[in-house]
Amino acid sequence: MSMEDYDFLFKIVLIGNAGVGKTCLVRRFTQRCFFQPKPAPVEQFRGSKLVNGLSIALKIWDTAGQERFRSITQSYYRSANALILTYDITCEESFRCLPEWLREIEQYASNKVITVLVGNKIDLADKREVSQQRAAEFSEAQDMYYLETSAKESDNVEKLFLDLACRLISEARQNTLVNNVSSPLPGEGKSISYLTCCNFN
Ligand SMILES: Nc1nc2c(ncn2[C@@H]2O[C@H](COP(=O)(O)OP(=O)(O)OP(=O)(O)O)[C@@H](O)[C@H]2O)c(=O)[nH]1
Repeated sequence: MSMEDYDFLFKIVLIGNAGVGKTCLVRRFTQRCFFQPKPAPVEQFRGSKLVNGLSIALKIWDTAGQERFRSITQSYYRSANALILTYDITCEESFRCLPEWLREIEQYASNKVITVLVGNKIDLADKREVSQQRAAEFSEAQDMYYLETSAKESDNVEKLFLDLACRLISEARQNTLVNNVSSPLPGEGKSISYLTCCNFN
């Protein structure tokens, strides 16, 4: 299945503080590996997937969390169908910054965007600073889907992207998604191709 031959095209952007593991989450999902990434303001990954019998093209933008890149990364919010807002469960500061990220989303993203809250690095359980309950309460108050992951151990990473794809399909069918098919975003990416099926609960 090529990128040109799809039933739906979805654009997903990862945001969150520097060092929370955004790049590692994307690499784990797209390349099934975990390694020390090199810093870049924005990196694009493209690929296609079969989800519940539908061919889904995904464009995933991994943005840098550092303050100095913010003006570049903000331009990627506008046409995103979904935002993966990531924090590090071992870093209280990355959780405390979430309201700041939500303000950015409100300012720069479409009001139809789907936002998922992700607490990454659950393999470091003994260093946990943000409890699951606190994060669940926060996500519920903000009406966000919430999941904890480990890019290192591959826990819930596939589930994160596939659940999101299923949710995007459902919203697209109801015509409530950001219509971004023709929106011009910069950046050539790495092409990937993979095939999996999923069910969204
Ligand atoms: N133990 C553990 N370490 C992780 C995990 N995910 C990422 N890391 C480590 O956290 C550090 C930062 O990971 P990145 O993926 O570069 O984080 P980022 O959010 O993309 O950072 P910026 O690009 O600076 O915004 C790296 O040293 C990773 O190896 C994880 O699930 N578990």
